[in-house]
Amino acid sequence: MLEVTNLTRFYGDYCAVDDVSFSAKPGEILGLLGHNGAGKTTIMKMISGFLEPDAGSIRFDGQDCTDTPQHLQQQLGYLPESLPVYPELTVANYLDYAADIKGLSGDRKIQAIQQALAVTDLSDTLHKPIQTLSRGYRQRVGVAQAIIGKPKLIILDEPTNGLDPSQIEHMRNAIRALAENSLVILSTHILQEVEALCDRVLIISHGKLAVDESLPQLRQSDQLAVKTNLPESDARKIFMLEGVAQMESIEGGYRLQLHQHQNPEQAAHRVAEAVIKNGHQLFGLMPEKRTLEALFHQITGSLTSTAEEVRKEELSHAE
Ligand SMILES: Nc1ncnc2c1ncn2[C@@H]1O[C@H](COP(=O)(O)OP(=O)(O)OP(=O)(O)O)[C@@H](O)[C@H]1O
Repeated sequence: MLEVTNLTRFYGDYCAVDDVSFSAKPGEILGLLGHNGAGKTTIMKMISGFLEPDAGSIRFDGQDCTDTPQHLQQQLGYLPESLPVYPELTVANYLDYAADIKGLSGDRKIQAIQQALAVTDLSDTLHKPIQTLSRGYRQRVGVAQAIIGKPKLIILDEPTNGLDPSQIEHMRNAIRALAENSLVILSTHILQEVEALCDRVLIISHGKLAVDESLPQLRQSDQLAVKTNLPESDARKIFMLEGVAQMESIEGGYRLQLHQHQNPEQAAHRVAEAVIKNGHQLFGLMPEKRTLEALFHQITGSLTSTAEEVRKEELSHAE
C-alpha cells in the first residue's frame, strides 16, 4: 500500500507540488495526468526517492520512505522521463547491471532478466549495443530495466513513448499483466492511454491534485441535454435553481452541467418539471456521459495531445 500525504516541493520560491495526498494499492493502475509543468515528474521523483519532499510523507507497506528510502527502492521499478542508459553497453549487460542494483543474483537474476526480456519483446537485441537501437527499442530497454524482478511499485513516465502501434498494444498488455501483483503509476499525455489502461486517474493542475477518481466514476453522466423552447434568459434562471452548475446553448436547447454528486435522474426529473411548470415545451431530455478529455479541459483549461498528435510529433522527431 502506498500512502502519499500532504506532499509538497518547492524549487526556490516556486511551489511545484502543493499538498498532494492520495493512496493506492497493488492491483491498481493509476494514471497521472496534467499539462506540461503541472508537477507530475516532481511527484514521481519524490515517490521514487530521487528528490526529497519539503513537506509531507510517503509511506509504502506501512514504512516511512523519507526515513528509509532503501526500503522502497528495492521494491521499485522506475522508468524516468529521460532514461540515463549507457549507450556503449549491450542490452544484456545493461539489464545484468540493472538486476545487480536490485540485489538479484544467481538463478533469480537470470529468471528476472528473461521475464523482462519476454515482456518487452527484446530477446533479438540482446547482444546489440544500446546506442545502435532505434528510439522505440531504447524505450523498451527502459521499461525492461524498470520491471526486472517484478517490483511491487512500478512508476512509468510515458511508457509507450516512441513505440509503434503494435508495440503499444503489446506494452499495454504487459502493463496490465504487471499490475496483477504490483501497483503501477503511469504518467502520460495520451488520454486514450489512461482510458485504455487505468483504473483511476489523478489530474494534477498547477501542483495540486485536482481530480482523484476511478474511471467508472468518471464516466458517470453528470450532464443533461435538454431540448426545449424555453428562452435563454429564463432558462439560466430556472435551471440554476435545479442543481445545474453551468449551461450552454446547443441546437434546439441547452446542455446542462450538474453540480458534483448530483443524482442525474433526480436532476432530470426536476429540470423536466421546471420546464413544464413555467409553461414551455419539453421535446427531449438525455443524460450525457462525461469524457476524460472534457474533464481534463475543464480542470486544466489547456489542450493535451491525442494519441494521433503525439505520434505525428514523434514522426517529425524520428531519427
Ligand atoms: N530542477 C528544477 N528547478 C527549477 N524548477 C523546476 C525544476 N524541475 C521542474 N521545475 C519546475 O517545476 C514545475 C513542475 O515540473 P515537472 O517537471 O514536475 O512537471 P511535469 O508535469 O512533469 O511536466 P511535463 O509534462 O512537461 O513533463 C515546472 O514549472 C518546472 O519548470
